[in-house]
Amino acid sequence: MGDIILEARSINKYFRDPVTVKVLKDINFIIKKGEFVSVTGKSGCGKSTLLYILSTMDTDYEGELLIDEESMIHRTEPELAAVRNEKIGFVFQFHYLLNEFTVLHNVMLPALKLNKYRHDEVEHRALVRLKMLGIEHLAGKRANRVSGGEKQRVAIARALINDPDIIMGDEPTGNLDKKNSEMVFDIFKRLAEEFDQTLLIVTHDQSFAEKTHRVIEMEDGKITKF
Ligand SMILES: Nc1ncnc2c1ncn2[C@@H]1O[C@H](COP(=O)(O)OP(=O)(O)OP(=O)(O)O)[C@@H](O)[C@H]1O
Repeated sequence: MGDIILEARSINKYFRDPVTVKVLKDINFIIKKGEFVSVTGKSGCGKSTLLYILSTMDTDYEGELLIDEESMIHRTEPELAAVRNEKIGFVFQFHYLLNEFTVLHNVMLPALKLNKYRHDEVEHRALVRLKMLGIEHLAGKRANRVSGGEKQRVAIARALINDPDIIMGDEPTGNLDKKNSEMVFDIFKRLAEEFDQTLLIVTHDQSFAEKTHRVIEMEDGKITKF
């Protein structure tokens, strides 16, 4: 074993608004280290709801979630926040960068929060990641002064700053044109193949999904293909 990064065990989720609706139905799967996995399915099938649970942000569900072989059950919110900051890198459809801060500072923030590295080490780590993504020259620019595709690369650098066990993406190419979508896909692929980075990406972009290593298909709250 030792190489299972994420495991969902019999996860069920209900929304009670105003009647009870079961939106996730017996979700079971494993993600191994280095896998590049996409989750696809029609609008409303439960992808975002599932990602919210897998990222530990929603704790109101039945079943069990394990990250790095540790159960997330019975954890306090500060404990879960620490797991998120240390073990999970997030890339969303909208980048959520702090516009008034520089690109470099935005990338540094999750590492400053972690309180594990000296300030100069954090800066070095951020610059290494910006360089890896080909945007080192943007380090000193304010985040609102860079293009949409560049912003998403900054968001990826930020997601990588704490060497996460897994990167989770919620429609990370949803707001980009074709060229930038392909660029983001190529970055993810390189992270998986060259750096053994584990990635779990929710997308309704079929051309993106079919190029990942494995596709998890959802239909009406259930996994139909693993
Ligand atoms: N807070 C909520 N209360 C009640 N029902 C909800 C709530 N959030 C989502 N739902 C319902 O749960 C189901 C799954 O929604 P979810 O957003 O997970 O789907 P999705 O596959 O991510 O869709 P999309 O691709 O459009 O983002 C949908 O039927 C949705 O209407």
